[in-house]
Amino acid sequence: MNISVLGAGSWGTALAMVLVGNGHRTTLWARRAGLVDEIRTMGTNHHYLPGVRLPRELSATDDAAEALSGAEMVVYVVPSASMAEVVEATSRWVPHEALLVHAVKGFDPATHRRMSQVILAAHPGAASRVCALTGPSHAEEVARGLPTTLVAAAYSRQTAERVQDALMNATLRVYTNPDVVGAELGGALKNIIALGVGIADGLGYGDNAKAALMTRGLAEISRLGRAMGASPLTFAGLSGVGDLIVTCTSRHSRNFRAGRLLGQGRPLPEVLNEIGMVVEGVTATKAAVEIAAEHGVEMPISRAIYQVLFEGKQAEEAVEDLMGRERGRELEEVARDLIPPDWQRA
Ligand SMILES: NC(=O)C1=CN([C@@H]2O[C@H](COP(=O)(O)OP(=O)(O)OC[C@H]3O[C@@H](n4cnc5c(N)ncnc54)[C@H](O)[C@@H]3O)[C@@H](O)[C@H]2O)C=CC1
Ligand SMILES: O=C(CO)COP(=O)(O)O
Repeated sequence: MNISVLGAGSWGTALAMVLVGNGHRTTLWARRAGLVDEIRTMGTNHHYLPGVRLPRELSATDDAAEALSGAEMVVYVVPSASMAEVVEATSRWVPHEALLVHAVKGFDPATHRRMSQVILAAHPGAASRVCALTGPSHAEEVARGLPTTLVAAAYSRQTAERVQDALMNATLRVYTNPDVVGAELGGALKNIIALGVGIADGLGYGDNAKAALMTRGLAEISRLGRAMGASPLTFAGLSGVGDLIVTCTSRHSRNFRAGRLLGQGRPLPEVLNEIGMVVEGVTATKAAVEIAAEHGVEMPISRAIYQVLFEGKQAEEAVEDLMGRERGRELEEVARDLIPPDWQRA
């Protein structure tokens, strides 16, 4: 297959390596000519994937028209805040029948659109060719061929299976899923919880607090997901709890690391500068709080992280507030019919 990967950060580069390794003619588009030079002459992408050697067969260009010429599959891998700009700026060069895959975890900050919706806004009528590629997958490990699983979520089974075929190999196992909304929400919202788990770590809290944040975080992700039409079961899968686990526990996670620095008392601009790559949870927190309000859904953990990030609230105080909330009922909020009659409230 001819494949064009748009975005040469850590994940775009790692995915391009997989596609080349699977025998596809793959072109990686980078915005900066300097990075294209480095990839062509040195065979590295030092800033985003230090210590990794790129395959010789990988083509790189800073010319989007050239990258997209003859593409049968386009893979968008830029930060969510840049997606609308990149999708719109490149749309005229995208061949008519190309599959439109994205591997981006976030929302458009201005419109709150999910990433497949951003693609469809520039490519109306292409819903059957759109696919969200998501799941627990740090680029640093995929680039080294360590065993990984992904999810290809698409409205069309054929599209999901074509993406699955393009990526599957001995160390990368791809599952299909028809629930595009759930898969996209799981990927975007877990970054917020990873920030929270990082903050807890930076504050010196223990493993109990982290487990609580992950579990109750998944509960609020699922609550919003259901209100937005996702299947609750998707959140129990790789793009839900799977990605939540890896992002909240991996040393590679930019969101977890950013959270830890925040928990240690460092200001947000300094933290983002130190990480030096996209920290999607920051923009996702803002979007999620606004989307939750639009749907009338409670997301107390995301709201607390919002207050720490954007309203100057001390992290300890945010934790005290979370612990002091009204008493909760774990099962009742998920399914009332699981509750014995003598537990039911009037
Ligand atoms: N790094 C990882 O392990 C994984 C990342 N992702 C997702 O992939 C998406 C991209 O993340 P990374 O590659 O990790 O980010 P990164 O920070 O490593 O790289 C982002 C790349 O996008 C480029 N970029 C930014 N704005 C652009 C624009 N307007 N036009 C063209 N290029 C632009 C940057 O120059 C950089 O090369 C994010 O949504 C992230 O959540 C998903 C799974 C794994
Ligand atoms: O989505 C990811 C892993 O699946 C990457 O997470 P970070 O952006 O926190 O590094």
